[in-house]
Amino acid sequence: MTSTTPTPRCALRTEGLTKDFRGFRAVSSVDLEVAEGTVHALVGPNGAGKTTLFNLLTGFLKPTSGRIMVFGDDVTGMAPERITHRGVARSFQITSLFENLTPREHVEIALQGLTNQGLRFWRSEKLLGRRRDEVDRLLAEVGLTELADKPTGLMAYGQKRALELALVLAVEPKLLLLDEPTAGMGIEDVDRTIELVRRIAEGRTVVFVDHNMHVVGQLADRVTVLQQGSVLAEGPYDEVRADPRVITAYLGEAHSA
Ligand SMILES: Nc1ncnc2c1ncn2[C@@H]1O[C@H](COP(=O)(O)OP(=O)(O)OP(=O)(O)O)[C@@H](O)[C@H]1O
Repeated sequence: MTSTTPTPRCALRTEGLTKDFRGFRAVSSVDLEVAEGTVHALVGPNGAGKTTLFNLLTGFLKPTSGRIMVFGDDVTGMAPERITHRGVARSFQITSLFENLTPREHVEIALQGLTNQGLRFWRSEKLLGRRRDEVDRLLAEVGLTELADKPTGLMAYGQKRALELALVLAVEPKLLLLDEPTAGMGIEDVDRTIELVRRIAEGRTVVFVDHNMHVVGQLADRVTVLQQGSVLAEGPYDEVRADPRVITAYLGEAHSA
């Protein structure tokens, strides 16, 4: 049997990825495959190993064993900055913004950090103009144009999370790792964030962790369910949520309240 459909490139692939903390196996032989241009959700009960997996993928933790491939290149054991240079960026669960700075200033600082031009006073007007355009583009992408020059401390929680996404996008990631993008949000912010993630996923690959199954169902092309560090199930959302093992391990628990 022959097929003419080209196989999509793998943006991310792990093989037997394992992480032990002093004898405790937090991530256990995880084989993950995320096709380029797709949105992939990682779900699982508390302590399943999702954050540890993100830390391994971004170089914040070194694996005990196994391999990590990003766009076909082996990045296993690389430092976080080197992985970032390969187009991988990550958002965190916890907000880490400066209340007195404006969204524009946050994005300017993020862009300056990238180019190491921060303290040079002789930058040309042309460069500064290009930088201003880039800041405007990033703020527009996350819907913060109107709030660009207001102190961040005055913004609503959902708007702060949107600004964090702009900071992640500043590194021009090809692969975006989002750690609980809707954590702590009310329903309106959740729906707005779903739209935002959908928009920024265009032309990029997104892997996200979220406990909210509505968000997972709306966004994810495929879902991986982790339990006690291992992959329990993997597939399209409807398939995974109907899997009796998943219902018992996770969805049952989440929906039993
Ligand atoms: N630095 C560490 N040292 C020892 N154990 C750790 C460390 N980091 C995580 N663990 C353990 O590894 C397991 C997986 O934790 P992890 O934070 O990755 O889970 P998670 O799926 O992200 O959970 P949550 O949904 O609560 O964020 C947990 O049992 C946790 O206690």
